[in-house]
Amino acid sequence: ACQHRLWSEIESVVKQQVAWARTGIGECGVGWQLFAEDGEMRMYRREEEVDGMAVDPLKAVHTVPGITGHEVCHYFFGPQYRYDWETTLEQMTVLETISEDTLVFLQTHKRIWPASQRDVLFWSHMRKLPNESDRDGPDLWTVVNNSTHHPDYPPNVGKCVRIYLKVCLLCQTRVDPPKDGAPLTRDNISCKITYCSVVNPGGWAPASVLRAVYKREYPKFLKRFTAYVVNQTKNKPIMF
Ligand SMILES: CCCc1ccc(-c2ccc(S(=O)(=O)CCO)cc2)cc1[C@H]1C[C@H]1c1ccccn1
Repeated sequence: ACQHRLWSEIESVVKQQVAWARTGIGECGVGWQLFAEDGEMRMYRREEEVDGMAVDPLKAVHTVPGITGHEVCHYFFGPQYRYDWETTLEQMTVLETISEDTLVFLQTHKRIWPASQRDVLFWSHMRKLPNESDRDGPDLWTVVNNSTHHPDYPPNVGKCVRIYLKVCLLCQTRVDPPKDGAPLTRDNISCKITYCSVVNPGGWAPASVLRAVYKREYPKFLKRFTAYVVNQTKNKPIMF
């Protein structure tokens, strides 16, 4: 869908988000703090406010054995799976199918007391990226979610406050072939996942409440989502 109205925005946002996701936390600048750790998962955030609202950028890195980047992006992107792993989701609608790898979603998330309920409208694009560092290594896969507008769903009309987000899930598959030339199994693969997000809560919500929500919800989300992918793929052929 190269001629689609969103195509040029998608191209530039995907390039920008992938470059950001590839930047190691050490080169992301000052002020990043590790706020959650669980096994291989490390979650960092930086406290930032826009118009007095907390819009803390988040960057998480995780390594999960037994799955590929294509599989992680497939289950993250696919609307048919989202209610299975997105615990804060109340309602999800696909407003537009721009192409098989580009959808427009409208989602309402469960209300988090005392903040008012939120909704979010975003395009979601999945893409395979050439592995620049290792030409004959497996490709990278990414899903980028970016807030957008839709004429039929203007913000802040109903009960929900519209939030604005930019999310990038960047996945790099690692293959450690078995010594004896045996066929590849899920024991020989793992996936390095980088999840970046910036969420503007849209309307006023106490920074302390938002930060408590993010601190609780983000680690839960990444753990639950990756466990879901492991469980969905364990008895299926490997999707590279
Ligand atoms: C006041 C802010 C409320 C709020 C708005 C939005 C989101 C949110 C939306 C989308 C995405 S995603 O990565 O694009 C996956 C598709 O759903 C992640 C997070 C989360 C929260 C809050 C509910 C909390 C939360 C935080 C982190 C993960 C899940 N839920």
